[in-house]
Amino acid sequence: MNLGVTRFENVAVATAEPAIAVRGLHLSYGTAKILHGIDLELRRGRALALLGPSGSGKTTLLRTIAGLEAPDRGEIALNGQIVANPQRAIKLAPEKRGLGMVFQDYALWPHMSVARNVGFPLEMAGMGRAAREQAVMRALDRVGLGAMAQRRPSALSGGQQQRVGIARAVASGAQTILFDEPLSNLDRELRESMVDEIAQLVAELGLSALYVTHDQSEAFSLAHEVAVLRAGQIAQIATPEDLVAAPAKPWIAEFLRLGAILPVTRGQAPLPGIVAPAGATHVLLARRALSICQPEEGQLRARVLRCLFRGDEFQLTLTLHGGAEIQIPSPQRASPGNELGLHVAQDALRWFHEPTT
Ligand SMILES: Nc1ncnc2c1ncn2[C@@H]1O[C@H](COP(=O)(O)OP(=O)(O)OP(=O)(O)O)[C@@H](O)[C@H]1O
Repeated sequence: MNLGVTRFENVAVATAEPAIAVRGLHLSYGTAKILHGIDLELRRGRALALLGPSGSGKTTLLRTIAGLEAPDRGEIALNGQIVANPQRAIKLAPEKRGLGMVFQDYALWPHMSVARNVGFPLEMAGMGRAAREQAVMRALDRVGLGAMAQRRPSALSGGQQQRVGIARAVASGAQTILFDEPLSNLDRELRESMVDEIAQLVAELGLSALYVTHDQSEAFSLAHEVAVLRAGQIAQIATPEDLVAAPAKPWIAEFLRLGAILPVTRGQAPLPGIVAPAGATHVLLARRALSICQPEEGQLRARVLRCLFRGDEFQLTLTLHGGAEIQIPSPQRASPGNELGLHVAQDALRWFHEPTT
């Protein structure tokens, strides 16, 4: 889909202030510390996903950036303008921050037309009718829905409803959009096609996007970079490829289901013929480091626990000697109980120097 919009990438953008800069952000609810010293940056025209388990503080961070929650300490700057800094008594109201928001399930009002859904926040902000109508039509045209302005949301497909949500977020002229788990209640197949569409739309409209999700495939498909949160702290910010190749902590590898984490005992790697680096406490036996072979040919033996047909391949759940489980794709069906060999690519092993937390 080409929406006829020039891509928002030029020299000025490359040198511009980041769309969002968060520095040393702390937030508590009563005595409960929710965010502890968050630092992150979203460059203009880029997409950053906040990924983390339930309760890690993703939504709270998003809401704090939006101005819906007030931090105890730290600073938030949008395009170089400081919008929150309690030490300096700076607190810009949410509607003055120039951000657009797309909520869970798009949060469209069913009794209003598509145009009214998009225009309602502008009406609330006091924009006059003529200017509003113009802004609404421009936003709907940008997302390719100009012809649907008078329909009710229920007369649109899921993908079109999503585009109405995005039109509403950009109608005020916002170039930075915060997405709060917009796809969390959809089934997997629909979610995958919607993720595709969001990624395309964000790129074509030249938006900067901060995207909250607990679904890693969503984060990986959408974002240039992923920030992994746990217990109110960012444990790692990296591109999806780097996260998979080099997770910073064993728990990140576990959370991303990259493979099996095996302990290194008394300097002995749990893999025959492989010497652990000095001080290593754990090794990630990543799926990408393994290939299936005959039992006598590999460095490891594994027993098939389950075999699921996934349409284009089988997914095997294997138990390794010692009890660790690992899931691995296979072009062939394998029967539960059978023994397989695993060849280990040593250069794809990831060693850790700390206990699993
Ligand atoms: N208004 C509130 N008052 C007190 N505690 C809150 C409030 N809102 C959130 N919390 C707590 O803050 C922590 C972080 O919540 P948050 O919703 O930001 O997590 P999340 O990572 O977005 O989780 P999820 O994926 O389940 O939405 C949780 O422990 C939650 O219980």
